[in-house]
Amino acid sequence: MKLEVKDITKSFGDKQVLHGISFEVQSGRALGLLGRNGAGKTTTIRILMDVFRANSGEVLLDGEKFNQRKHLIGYLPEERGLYPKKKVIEQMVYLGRIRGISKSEAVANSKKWLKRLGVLEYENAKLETLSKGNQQKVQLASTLVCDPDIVILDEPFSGLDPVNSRILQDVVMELIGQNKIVIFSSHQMSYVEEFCKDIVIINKGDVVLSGDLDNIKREFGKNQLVVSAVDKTLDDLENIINEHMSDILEITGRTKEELIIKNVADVSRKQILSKFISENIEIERFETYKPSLNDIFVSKVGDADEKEAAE
Ligand SMILES: Nc1ncnc2c1ncn2[C@@H]1O[C@H](COP(=O)(O)OP(=O)(O)OP(=O)(O)O)[C@@H](O)[C@H]1O
Repeated sequence: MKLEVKDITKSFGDKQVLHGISFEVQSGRALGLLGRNGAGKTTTIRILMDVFRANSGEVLLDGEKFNQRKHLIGYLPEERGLYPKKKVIEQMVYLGRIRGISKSEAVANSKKWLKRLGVLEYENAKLETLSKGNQQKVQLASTLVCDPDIVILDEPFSGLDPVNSRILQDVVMELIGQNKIVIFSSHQMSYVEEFCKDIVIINKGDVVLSGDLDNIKREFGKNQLVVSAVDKTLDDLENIINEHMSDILEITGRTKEELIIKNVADVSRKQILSKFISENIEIERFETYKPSLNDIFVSKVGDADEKEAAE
């Protein structure tokens, strides 16, 4: 299956918040939907879910107009929507029923997912009596109660400790392995890197980057190296490069322990190394720059002044 979002625009009053968003999600390849606060992720998801109507553009499933009522969709919204005073199993069965599965199937699925997420013992408890993390797991179990083909998870890891995060990671991997369409929105880049083959980064209502994450990383790291010296601070190394090597190298950033440099003259690595040696620099690290998703995200959507403030 392929879900396509095509040129979606959306305004609230005279404020346009989506300026023509396009991306696609393939089943079995989770998509990470990323962006800073207020970028337009939730609005995009709500349009996908038919909670909001777009001003223009369309959503297609396998080339046909996507009819949300004809498909089983599991949506874990950012603002969790269960009733605090109701018993866990009662509301899960209710949710399963309104999504079209039989009562017996809803009971069996509820128990299956509560067990899988380690919260079956609370099936008859009122939701509000559970800890925050356990409530979160019940929310996720409720999202999956109808065994959906399309799963949309908005910040699913918030409030979970590392052990519970691991359980949830296994569940997400399982859903992807079952060839479901999975859209995963999170500010926690390490999880996105773990699950998502594709990403889309939205900034102020526009897509600023999308595609296969491995390719994006390769492209982003192209012609870039990380370097450090045994006997020089990063500031010293930066000065030497700027003063004596700027014809071939440009400094593009730094990590905690290395400078990130770009080979701007397309010279060989051997030539770069010789240049360092001729400048009397004893190299400690000299290797291909492998950007993290976090590096890519900050470079795409971090404002220059904020980046400076963070340094
Ligand atoms: N119902 C609404 N009425 C008016 N403005 C809205 C409405 N919903 C969202 N917006 C505005 O649309 C913009 C995008 O919001 P949205 O919730 O989609 O961002 P987001 O990327 O999900 O952010 P976050 O990461 O903080 O959840 C924001 O400026 C927000 O104030």
